[in-house]
Amino acid sequence: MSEPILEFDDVSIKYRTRGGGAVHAVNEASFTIGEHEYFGLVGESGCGKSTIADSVVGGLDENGEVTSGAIRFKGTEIQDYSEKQFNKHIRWKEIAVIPQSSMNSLDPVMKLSDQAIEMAKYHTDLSKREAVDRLRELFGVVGIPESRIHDYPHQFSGGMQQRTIIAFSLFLRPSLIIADEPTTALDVIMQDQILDYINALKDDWDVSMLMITHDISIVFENCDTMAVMHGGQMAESGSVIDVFDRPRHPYSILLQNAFPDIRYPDRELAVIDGYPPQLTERPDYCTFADRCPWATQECYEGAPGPETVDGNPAHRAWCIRADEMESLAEEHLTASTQATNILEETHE
Ligand SMILES: Nc1ncnc2c1ncn2[C@@H]1O[C@H](COP(=O)(O)OP(=O)(O)OP(=O)(O)O)[C@@H](O)[C@H]1O
Repeated sequence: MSEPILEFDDVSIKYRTRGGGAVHAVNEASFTIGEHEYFGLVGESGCGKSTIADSVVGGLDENGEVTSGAIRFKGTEIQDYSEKQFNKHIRWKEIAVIPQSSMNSLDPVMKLSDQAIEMAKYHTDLSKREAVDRLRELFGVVGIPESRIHDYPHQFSGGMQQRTIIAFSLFLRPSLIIADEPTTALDVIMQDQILDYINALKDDWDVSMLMITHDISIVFENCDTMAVMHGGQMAESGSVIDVFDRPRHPYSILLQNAFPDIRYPDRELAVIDGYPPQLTERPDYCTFADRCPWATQECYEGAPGPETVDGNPAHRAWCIRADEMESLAEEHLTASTQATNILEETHE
């Protein structure tokens, strides 16, 4: 693997709630994103994806905190950074965020060229002219006519606003971009277009991507590596091909019928019967156990650690029965031949 850009090392994050309680949103999560790597994080609603994204840029809600583990960016631990340190060293400059809706990051009553000047003033020693020139160049990257740099955000359609955000995300030449459900608010045609622009950055910009989505086909089509999460815990991580072709966590296996298929491009994660537990206590058990057909008593007796799959250290499943899964879930796994074929077709 290339040099790590972002490492999550056994990270737990909780939110304090009124009355002294807590939500243990992320528990002992580990994954690594390498240089130039596009990494997809998928999982059902509420499993902790946005909490992970927020923690990387110091954007956790006031009541949230990283309680254990280390978040390393280019080898430096950042989990205890203050707001000021995140602003000075990390946000935009090193890690830029493409949010769900551009309205969260563009000032609707300020010309885009002025917003570029502001950004440059705060983070760089570029002159006003250089800042505007840089925005002009970046508008070219995302296919917006340069003449529009003096417009206000409200003069743009939703898709153009999202492209503008991509342009701004590149403004300070960050090493990592976090795209948190970047296309959810857009119609299908716009979604494809935005993903094409995000994908094109791979070739021309020296950038890694953390793409957060509930839509597994987006990961399939755009990412190199991925992790699946459920109920605040990791389920499985590895290359996209490994996780799709040789899933070894029961949750990934049961999601097989939701594997992306070029014939059904909009298909989302399958709904699996039952509900994830309320994480008001730190879970010292597998949070998928209640919904898992292969759960045993042991699954309730400790949170699962990562198991290496087929001797490949880059492919891990957080399941105590991972090495038995191929035979236990044989009937579900036979369908994976189809997934392999589809993967080959689309990656040709
Ligand atoms: N400020 C907060 N205070 C208390 N609980 C919170 C807070 N923010 C998030 N949570 C809880 O933390 C858990 C993880 O939420 P998070 O938003 O990270 O999940 P997610 O996977 O991104 O979900 P979605 O796809 O719906 O955005 C959920 O149970 C959520 O209700």
